[in-house]
Amino acid sequence: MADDTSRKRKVRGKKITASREQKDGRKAKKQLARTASNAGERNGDSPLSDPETVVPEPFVETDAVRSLRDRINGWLEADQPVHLIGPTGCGKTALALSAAAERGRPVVWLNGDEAVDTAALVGSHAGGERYEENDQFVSGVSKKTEIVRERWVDNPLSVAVREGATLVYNEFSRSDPAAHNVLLSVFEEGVLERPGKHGDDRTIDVHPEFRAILTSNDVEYAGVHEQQDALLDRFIGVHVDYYDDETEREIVAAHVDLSEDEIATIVDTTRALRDDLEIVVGTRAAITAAKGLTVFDGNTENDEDGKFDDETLANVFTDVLAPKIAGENGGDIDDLRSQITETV
Ligand SMILES: Nc1ncnc2c1ncn2[C@@H]1O[C@H](COP(=O)(O)OP(=O)(O)OP(=O)(O)O)[C@@H](O)[C@H]1O
Repeated sequence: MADDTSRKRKVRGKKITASREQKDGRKAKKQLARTASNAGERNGDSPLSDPETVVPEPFVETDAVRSLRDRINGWLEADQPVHLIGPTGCGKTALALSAAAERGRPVVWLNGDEAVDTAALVGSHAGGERYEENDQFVSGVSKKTEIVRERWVDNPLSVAVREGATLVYNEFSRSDPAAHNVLLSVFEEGVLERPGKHGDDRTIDVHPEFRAILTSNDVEYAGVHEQQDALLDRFIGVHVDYYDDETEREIVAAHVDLSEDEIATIVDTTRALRDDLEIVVGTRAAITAAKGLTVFDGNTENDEDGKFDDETLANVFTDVLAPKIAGENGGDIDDLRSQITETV
């Protein structure tokens, strides 16, 4: 019988553990990212998650959100992988997870980065596995033989195609395009080949319920790694942008405890800055600014008309957006502050 270590399996991902109790979607996302970077560190985990546990909390559903999600799920139903492309912080990840959950199949999460190679997708050998065979064929004679066998560990793509899961591959375009060669035969021929694995089970037949949703930042998509055309050709591309102001207000309101007027001021400012500034001002920036304003606007609680002091508003947005400027010289931040003050 296999000894104890042989039963432990190492996998690159682990379960998505975001729970309903988590107040902030960002927390869930961070946790998901950690999940992927925990590659191979944990034993006995499967990267499969229950669909009910993957949607970040809070998650707001407006007509705009539902319509996009229906579009994604429609294409998945038509057995087409979907590539969500859009600016930073517009809600791609939350949307992808919500669409994945909607399918009701297990979800496998994968985070793209430079370190993702073919082995990280499909699996690899993970050292030897020791067996002891007790041969008592001849009565009264006991012969023990130790056998060492190479242990193979499947990674998220292998698990997802075998189990018919929905693969959510976040920041897909950050990974090296060469790692994605294995995806071609998955989508084209319904077969996953596991290079490095020998014998009959070198390939896995893709489960009929396997689907994939990929997300990419629109700037990185064009700029970081050019993914091969043959692969991109097989995806449906859904370009997403920032939501309408009503939806953005509802999203921000779901994350912080502020009045309707205050939320409206924050979202209006965010949208004006989005138009005026050259840097990306996402919905995440609006949520972060709202969180800051609950602390820095001293009058928030007694403020009858729900107006923030302009200077506080400008300061908070400057801090929120400051990481986006290179900051090569002090002038950049001053420029940013004065542009924001002007808009406010
Ligand atoms: N429908 C929604 N309901 C509630 N919060 C949402 C919703 N959509 C997005 N958010 C929030 O907006 C922020 C940005 O969303 P998300 O992380 O999904 O964007 P993204 O486009 O994937 O960003 P990035 O490109 O940086 O990965 C997060 O804090 C997320 O919780």
